[in-house]
Amino acid sequence: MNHAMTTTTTPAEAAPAAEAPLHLTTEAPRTLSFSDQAAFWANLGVSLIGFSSAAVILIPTGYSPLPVPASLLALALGTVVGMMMTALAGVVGTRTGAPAMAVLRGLFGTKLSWLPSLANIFQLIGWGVYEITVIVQGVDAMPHTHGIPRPLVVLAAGALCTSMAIWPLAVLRVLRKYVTGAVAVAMLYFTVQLLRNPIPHQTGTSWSGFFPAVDAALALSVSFLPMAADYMRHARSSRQAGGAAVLGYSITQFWCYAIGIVALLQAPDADVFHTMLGVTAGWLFFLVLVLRESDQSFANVYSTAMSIQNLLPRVDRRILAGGVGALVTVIALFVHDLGGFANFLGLIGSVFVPLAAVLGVDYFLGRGRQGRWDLTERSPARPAMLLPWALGFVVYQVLNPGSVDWWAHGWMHVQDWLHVHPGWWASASLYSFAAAALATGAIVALDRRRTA
Ligand SMILES: O=c1cc[nH]c(=O)[nH]1
Repeated sequence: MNHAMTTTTTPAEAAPAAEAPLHLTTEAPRTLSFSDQAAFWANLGVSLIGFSSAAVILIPTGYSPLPVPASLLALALGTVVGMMMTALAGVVGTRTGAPAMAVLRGLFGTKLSWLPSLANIFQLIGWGVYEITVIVQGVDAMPHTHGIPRPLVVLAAGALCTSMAIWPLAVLRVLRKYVTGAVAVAMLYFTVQLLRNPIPHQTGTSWSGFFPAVDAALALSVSFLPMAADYMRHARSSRQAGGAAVLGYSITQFWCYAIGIVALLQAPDADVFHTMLGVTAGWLFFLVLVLRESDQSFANVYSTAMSIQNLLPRVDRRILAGGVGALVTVIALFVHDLGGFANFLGLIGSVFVPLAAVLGVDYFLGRGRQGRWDLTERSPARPAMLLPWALGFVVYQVLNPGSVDWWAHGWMHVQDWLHVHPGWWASASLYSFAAAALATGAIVALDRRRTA
């Protein structure tokens, strides 16, 4: 297999405090332990977004509320399966040593890998802006910081996440040593405080929205797919990297959304931040969660820089991260609206779920397994691999077109034309993954026959 993106440091030489290489052409140091990675993923799984958007799991758009056991089951299933897809893509980074978008050179060829890289740059800038806006909302909700001018908070959050993106591996070590414990204590505190109050009896529930809820939870886990390898390439073994990601992230995402679901049931009309801040000394533990939101912002900025490096391999990643951080901060100064989150999730799921399938099948069963993946700058185009990805996207959209009117109506015509009308059985994620995996399997089989 040709992994010749690399030229200098070898894993054996890397000092424990080594930083991520500055250029794409330098080999990644393998310094992250299981606990570094589990702590990082556990931090990504906790999010203020999780508390405030638990409704996408409890009351899937267009469906009746789920009974609590159904929503918890959907949450667990979607979280774990989505994270397994993310880990599958990340592990390819561990094995090849390449960041997430450079991995796609093996699948699509270098020039074609620019297509998902550009899409990823776009969506990660979106996430970066979103996360800064979430931090601003968190700060604004707290009594002691309410009233600080918004631009000041945006600039502080932007400066923090940009600085973190300059020293990514050092940040991961700091998260493990100092942040994860504090976050766990805060989560435990809110869990105990909320559960001291009764959970009201639900009425008008139904399981009909079970799979759309699975899709929503899965889409959140899988939203980290296009950045996983940026961190997992620094792991010492694939098993360790995959295990740390699935375990760390699944536990905390489940926990975080479960707290959000309880808060929503107890005060359906209240802002969940205010419910949390309403408990004794809630502001102190809430502050911990607001500060830790910066790790998601940092990951978005760093991974955007790494995606740009797939296009500009010789530009110092610190310059790229500085530019991306500044851009995200400036946009966040003007963006206030966080609406459309559920639809954004659907779009993300429909793009990345089939991509995980195509990548996994081709790497583990196809050309990757045969040692024929080429990650160099001259890696030839493989346009055929776009087909199973596109098929998976279509299957997802047919089964779960979201609720943006013009877009959903278009897909409803396709549903009529195909005589496919999604019911309770329709998990867009699982069918999309299966369709893309089977189609890739067919291409792999044809390729083998041709080259035999
Ligand atoms: O900030 C976030 C949150 C979810 N997924 C991302 O890629 N970024």
